[in-house]
Amino acid sequence: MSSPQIQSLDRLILALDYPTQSTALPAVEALNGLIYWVKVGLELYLAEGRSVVDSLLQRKLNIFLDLKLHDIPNTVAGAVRSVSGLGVGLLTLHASGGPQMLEAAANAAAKIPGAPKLLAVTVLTSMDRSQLAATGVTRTPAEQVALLGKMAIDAGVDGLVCSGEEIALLRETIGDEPLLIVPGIRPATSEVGDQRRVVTPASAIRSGASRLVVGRPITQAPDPAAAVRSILDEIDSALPALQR
Ligand SMILES: O=c1ccn([C@@H]2O[C@H](COP(=O)(O)O)[C@@H](O)[C@H]2O)c(=O)[nH]1
Repeated sequence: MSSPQIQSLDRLILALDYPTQSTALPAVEALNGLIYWVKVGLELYLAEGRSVVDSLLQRKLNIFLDLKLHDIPNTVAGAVRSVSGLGVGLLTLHASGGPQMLEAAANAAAKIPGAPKLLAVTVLTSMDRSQLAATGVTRTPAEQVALLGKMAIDAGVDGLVCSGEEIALLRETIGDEPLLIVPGIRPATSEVGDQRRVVTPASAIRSGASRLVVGRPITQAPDPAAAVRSILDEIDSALPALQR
């Protein structure tokens, strides 16, 4: 295996789905030099709050805070202001909160130097057509992602969270600039688990993903460092030659 290239390191986000700092930090330390970005989600943030963010920043990691905000516009704008002092690079909110909520969040972030980039979650990668129908949405996941994605970008967010299946479709409508952050990534040999719309790392990169979010295929692998190296190699080989 070759040594990881900076371009592929910047394309991978490790999902730190752990219950405590004392379990998450050793996992990160074991991958020292192989990971530039980590994602702190609800499980870890609700348990540890700002302290885990500070610990990860001390280790010179870039942080994606995946709080998936979803509330009335005034409340979400306030939450964006509260998060803006933390030093995280990316923050999520649900596109289904609607254009007014997204605009209020984008306006709040625009007024704060160093605020995180805002990513609207379109349709969770754990949802397939029948799960979506159970919520009253009769469109296919791809149609719903296209609708919510365009609406969210028009409302002023910096990017979207989508599955690998919708990247090409979204790039056709929103262009190359917005960030497309893609969870539901499964290397060919990994278990799918609760995810429904999954693609391999290479497929997501070739379709135009900005960054990939990977959790269990790394954290539950028998050798997490080897799993990361293999994903980085796959990313590297899928990147256009000029970006390697
Ligand atoms: O649509 C979404 C939005 C967020 N996620 C998050 O990504 C990781 C994926 O973890 P895996 O273990 O690789 O499945 C997880 O933290 C989710 O909360 C998502 O999966 N889908």
